[in-house]
Amino acid sequence: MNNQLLLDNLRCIPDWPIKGVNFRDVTTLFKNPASLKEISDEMYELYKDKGITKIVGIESRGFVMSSALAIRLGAGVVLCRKPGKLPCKTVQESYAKEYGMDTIEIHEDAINENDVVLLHDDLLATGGTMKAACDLVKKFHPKKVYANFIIELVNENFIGRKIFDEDVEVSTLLQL
Ligand SMILES: O=P(O)(O)OC[C@H]1O[C@H](OP(=O)(O)OP(=O)(O)O)[C@H](O)[C@@H]1O
Ligand SMILES: Nc1ncnc2[nH]cnc12
Repeated sequence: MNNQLLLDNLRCIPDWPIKGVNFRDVTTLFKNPASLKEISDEMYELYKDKGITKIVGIESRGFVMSSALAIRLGAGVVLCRKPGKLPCKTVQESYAKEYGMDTIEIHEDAINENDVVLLHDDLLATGGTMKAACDLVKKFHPKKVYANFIIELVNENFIGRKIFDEDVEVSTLLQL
């Protein structure tokens, strides 16, 4: 069941950034100390026993909780960024999203075969972004891959969760 504190603090903006998109704005969850702590606590409970060594945060809203959780878990943080932002050699993936195309990349030395990786983003819509990120991370042959979102869109004909390979364990805090 969805947490009422999180529901109460989430802002939705109709028709942004384009007509027809009901934009879920997690910045209002982040600015409120109680909802920020609730997200951190729920994520910690989900992943405290999984042996996570790296958290891959998806640009840009995925960066926020990735760092907070990594500190609690004793894991490192890896930035998964839009093209041209990372200074060293990268590996890339391109993908289709709810509104347009995009590419993401990770430094080529960011993950190794001993890592247990948790990918995190604020929201799952079509799943295109996170599927591309999972495919990217799998190129590094980590021991295990988890994916987590604060919000999963399920009520606007989104089937994002079905896009992932079966070996990727997916969890979400809110289903809307
Ligand atoms: O499941 P999908 O259909 O792929 O959509 C989800 C992605 O879209 C949003 O990011 P956006 O591309 O707006 O980038 P931003 O976080 O840098 O603003 C969101 O933060 C996810 O990363
Ligand atoms: N509806 C939505 N709200 C917030 N971020 C999104 N990314 C893709 N779709 C989105």
